[in-house]
Amino acid sequence: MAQCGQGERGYVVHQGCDHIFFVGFHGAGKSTLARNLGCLFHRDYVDTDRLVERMAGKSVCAVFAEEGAPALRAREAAALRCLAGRKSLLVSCGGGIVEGGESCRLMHAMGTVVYLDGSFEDSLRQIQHPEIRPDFATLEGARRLYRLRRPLYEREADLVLNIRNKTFEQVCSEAGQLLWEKGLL
Ligand SMILES: Nc1ncnc2c1ncn2[C@@H]1O[C@H](COP(=O)(O)OP(=O)(O)OP(=O)(O)O)[C@@H](O)[C@H]1O
Ligand SMILES: O=C(O)C1=C[C@@H](O)[C@@H](O)[C@H](O)C1
Ligand SMILES: [Mg+2]
Repeated sequence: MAQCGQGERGYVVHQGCDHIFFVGFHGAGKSTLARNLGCLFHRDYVDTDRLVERMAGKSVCAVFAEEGAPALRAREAAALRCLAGRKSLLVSCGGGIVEGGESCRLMHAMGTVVYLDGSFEDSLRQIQHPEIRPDFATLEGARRLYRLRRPLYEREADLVLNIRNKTFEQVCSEAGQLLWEKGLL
């Protein structure tokens, strides 16, 4: 994780890479939170799904369908490597990123991993375009994936934010406060 120190003008200066990575299940609100916090704290935000798409020249769904899950994991790691030279990014991650060992290693080397811990039912309600999601072909499959992934998110998380029964605004202000208190924003 990035080292922190007191700058000459009294504000926190992060040495090295100090990105914040938001992980969690589909539809948890990772992109919304990264975007909202970015606007509030004047930080750039990026989304790994969009980076993968730009680098691959096709949608993540097409990558998944044509190349398979291991290729998507490799493309996510390649996208993360591109962030190493940048500072203070808020990064919303693809829901499956914690299945990639290399991606997990890179996220920890480049900053702090924050898990948005929400319920399966909320994710299901909030997910956009479930019909084109590779893992949402059946409800049972999606539930199985949620159960499989939860321990992976927990294992990789430096910080956990319980987002159950919270509005956008609550999630944003609680995340902002937590990250501010930890000297990460
Ligand atoms: N706390 C919340 N309460 C209600 N709706 C929310 C909340 N957070 C996000 N949403 C809505 O849920 C949908 C999914 O949010 P978002 O795209 O940020 O999730 P995500 O975790 O990035 O999903 P994905 O895994 O698909 O990238 C959006 O329509 C967003 O407006
Ligand atoms: O859970 C997954 O493996 C995925 C999550 C999404 O963010 C996308 O990266 C894609 O739909 C695959
Ligand atoms: Mg997203």
